Formats: sequence, structure tokens, C-alpha cells
Amino acid sequence: MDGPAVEIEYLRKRYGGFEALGGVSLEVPRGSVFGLLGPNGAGKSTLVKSLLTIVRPSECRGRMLGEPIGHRKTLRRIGYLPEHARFPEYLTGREVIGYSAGLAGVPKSTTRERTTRLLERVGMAEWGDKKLGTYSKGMRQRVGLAQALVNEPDIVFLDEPTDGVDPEGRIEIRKMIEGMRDEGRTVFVNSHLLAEVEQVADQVAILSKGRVIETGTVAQLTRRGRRYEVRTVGPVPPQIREGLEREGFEVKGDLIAIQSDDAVPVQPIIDLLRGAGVAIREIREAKFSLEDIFLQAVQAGKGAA
Ligand SMILES: Nc1ncnc2c1ncn2[C@@H]1O[C@H](COP(=O)(O)OP(=O)(O)OP(=O)(O)O)[C@@H](O)[C@H]1O
Repeated sequence: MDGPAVEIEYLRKRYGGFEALGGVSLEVPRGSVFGLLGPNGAGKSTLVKSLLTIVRPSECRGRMLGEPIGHRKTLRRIGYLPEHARFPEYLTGREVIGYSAGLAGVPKSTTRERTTRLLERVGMAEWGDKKLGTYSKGMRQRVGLAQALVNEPDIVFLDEPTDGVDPEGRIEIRKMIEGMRDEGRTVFVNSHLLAEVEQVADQVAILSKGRVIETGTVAQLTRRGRRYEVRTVGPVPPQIREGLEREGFEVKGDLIAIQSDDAVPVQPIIDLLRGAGVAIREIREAKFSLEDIFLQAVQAGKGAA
């Protein structure tokens, strides 16, 4: 089937007088890992819950798997791991997965075999018949992931899937996400853990105060706003610093930062330093991480608000 997995034309959500989402539009390509990033309270969970009809949006136009958002049959093709998912402690991992299977309308005849397979897949085969009360946080998240896959969904929504999980567990969860994509599923991940999303997401959107402020592939976003850094031996002399600052360059101690997509403005600065007898220690092209882009975007978004 063609078309994006999720296509939000316009989504607005107010909680009483508070606008949690202010006219969001987004497109999630099929078969991709999509990372929705944003600081706490940006509206990430509200967006996912609106798509899944867990909260009622104030206004919503768009499609999911080619059907209008909220279409009941389409919701059966969705998997979901909520943020801070809390399943009853007295249930076993197998029972949690079985319960989700029931809710998703998975035939009873296939549930047992599928549950066993999923427990193996998330590395919990030996723990499936033990109660959740005996599990670590990471083990609970694994079972949470397994239950999100029980209906063999086309789209899986994972809300902060690595929250509270140790570094080793995070790597495993990342591999599981990649595995889901390799099977052709679309994975929609909400996260504030940028480094992690950077490693797994094909596309990202940055949400701040209920608005999408950046969107694109990780490569597209991190390519933007490239900069060069020149470091001198010892601090940049005051008269040179003042001149550079007047021209809009950032100078801090021994560092001159030059925002530019190419190295052209770097040359006259090197000439200037050499002319003044200032030794140059290092010249480098600074690569932005997704975190840099995120912080810049959120800061700029704050300024605009
Ligand atoms: N049921 C609710 N009633 C009123 N306000 C709410 C409700 N749910 C969320 N909010 C508010 O809406 C805003 C967005 O919340 P949301 O949980 O969607 O953010 P988030 O980006 O998922 O953040 P976090 O990562 O902290 O969960 C927050 O200011 C939150 O306080």
C-alpha cells in the first residue's frame, strides 16, 4: 500500500484553557523509524495519544495507514507502548502479552505460540512465567515491547521506550527497534534522549511547546548551520577579538567560531591572525550533533514564544 504511514494535516489539542498542541502537521514515511523529539511537556505523548484516540483532539485532520485518524479497524493494526507503562505486578510476562493480544483481537488459537515467540525475541523466554513484581525495569520494558508487537502491527508507537533502562538495555532496545523496521513496520518513537534517536531514526521532528519547529532526516538537520572553529595559542588578543565581534563572530578565550556552510570566511581571519603574529593551534569544521540542533531549535523556539 502506498502513502505515508501517518499523515497529520492539522492537529490541535487544548486541555481546558491550555494549548498542548497548536496546529501540528507531520508526515511519517512507511517502513521508517520516526523520532519525535522534544523537551518534557512539549506535547509528544499528547500527540501520540491523540492519534490513538486515547485523548480527544480539539481538531484533527489526517490519515493513518490511508484511513482517517481514529478509524477503528485501523487502530487494530497499531502497537503501543505507553510512557511509564505499568502493568499489574501480579501478572506474569506471558499474561501481560496475552492480555494485549485479547484487546487487539488476536485469535486465541495463535496467542500462545505468538507469545512464546515474542518472549524469546525480547530475551525473556525464561522469565515469561514469572510475575512482573520480580522483574527489573529493563525486563518490564522488554515485556512492554513484546505486548506492543502482539498484533503484528503495521505501526508501533513507543513512548520513551528506554526511560529508566540501563545503557546495555538501551542498546538492546535500539536493536529491537531496528528489527521492527527490518520487518517492514513503521516505528514512531517519542523520546527526549537525542543521542539515542540520532542512532536509530530515519526522520525526526522536534516539538517544542506544542509546535513542530524542525523536521527532516538526522543528516539534513545536522548538516544545517555548520560552523568552523579556529583556536589560537593563548587567548585571542583584545583588539582582534573586538574587531571580530564587531563583524558578528563569536570569540571566547582562544576560540573563534565562524558560522558558515563553507570555509570562505575562515581565510581572511587566518590572514588577520597571521598578520598580527598570533599563532594558530587548530582549525576545524565542527560537526553538529542532533543535540546541538535540538538545543538551538528549542532556544530559538523559546525566543519566538
Ligand atoms: N490530562 C491533562 N490535563 C491537562 N494538561 C495536560 C494533560 N496531559 C498533559 N497535559 C499538559 O500538556 C502538556 C504536554 O504534555 P505531554 O505529556 O504531551 O508532553 P510530553 O512531551 O510527552 O512530555 P514528557 O516527556 O514529560 O511526558 C504538558 O504541559 C502537560 O502538563
